Amino acid sequence: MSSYIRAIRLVNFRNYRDAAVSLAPGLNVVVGDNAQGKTNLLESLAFTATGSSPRTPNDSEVVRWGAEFARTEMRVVAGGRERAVAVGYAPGQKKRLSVDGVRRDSLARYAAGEAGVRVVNFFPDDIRVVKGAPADRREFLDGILSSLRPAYARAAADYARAVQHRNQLLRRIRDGISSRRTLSTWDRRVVELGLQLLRGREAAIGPLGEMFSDALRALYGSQKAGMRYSHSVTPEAYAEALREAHESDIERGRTSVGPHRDDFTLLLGGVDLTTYGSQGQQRLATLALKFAAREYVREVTGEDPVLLMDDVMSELDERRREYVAGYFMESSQAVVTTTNREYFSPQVLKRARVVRVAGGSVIQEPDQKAG
Ligand SMILES: Nc1ncnc2c1ncn2[C@@H]1O[C@H](COP(=O)(O)OP(=O)(O)OP(=O)(O)O)[C@@H](O)[C@H]1O
Repeated sequence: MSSYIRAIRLVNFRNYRDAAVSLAPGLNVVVGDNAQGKTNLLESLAFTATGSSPRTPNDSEVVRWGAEFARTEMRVVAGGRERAVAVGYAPGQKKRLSVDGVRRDSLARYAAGEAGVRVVNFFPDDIRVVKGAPADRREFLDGILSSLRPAYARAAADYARAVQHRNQLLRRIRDGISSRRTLSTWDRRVVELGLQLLRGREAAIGPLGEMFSDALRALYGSQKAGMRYSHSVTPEAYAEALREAHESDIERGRTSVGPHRDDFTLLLGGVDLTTYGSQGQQRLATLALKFAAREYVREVTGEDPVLLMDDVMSELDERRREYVAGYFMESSQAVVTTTNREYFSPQVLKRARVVRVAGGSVIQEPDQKAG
């Protein structure tokens, strides 16, 4: 059986002072009115599993207002045994990650599975992956690859830094402060790291596109969907293109080719969903992308990641809600928030764990399922 989260404790996390939640394998439904802490609870599960919030790059936002630190503790069942993982954060200090009481120093390694469980999140705002800018799509792709390989996460971070350095140098050359002497050194560094990203993305895009197509067909209908990577430059032409771009890059003060300028297109029936998709199609495509991410993680690791799904039911019609509820029940573990428990049928609720959230407090409902 794949790993799952058995329980989490939140101390000074967002609007939770000190709360504990116990979760079951299969479907967990988090019910509550608006602004009670449902999304915060999902965020805390991702924060503890990966060491970072999927909602903000600024860790101090998760610390409860007026508190000096935030801490989350999670019990994960992985490979038949239980492990205790914890994340602690106090503004101004290094984040503390631990597994079974032992400190972990590498966030990239922690995020790529040291906690014993991987997660795939869906937040309503994720529609920007379909609708938004190329950077949103690159972040989605890089997020999946980083969760699978710490080496990819490190290459992505090093690449971003190398491009920043190169851009600084380009501006200094333009302003007559630096000579061109070191530009080729930075070109080599940028290409070496950029190729790692291109190769990682290229290997993923094929299978991910197939999975996206299958997921969208199940959610939307029979039209063929697809995913196409658009290069600003191919790996073969990369080094040469960067050299050729020297003059214009110096003029603009930024690096014009490389994986930080790439994108991927999402197609439905041959039409670009970013430009022409209806709101409903874009929403379903966002969900299909998340389902594809889950399949891909499962294929690569052999383990089903935990699905953390925020308010996914409210946008769906009844037929699709039924399909999605079935999908969650079949997964190793899904935690799904809703303001309205009636989005789930009584039969589904009978087989689910229901957790009620009100004002940063948690009320566990007794399980209805036998045993
Ligand atoms: N750092 C923080 N400290 C204290 N409270 C916070 C912090 N960050 C957010 N909150 C508050 O937590 C409350 C609950 O937020 P959350 O997003 O979890 O609501 P929700 O139950 O998902 O609601 P909705 O159904 O409206 O999406 C909000 O009122 C928000 O202002």
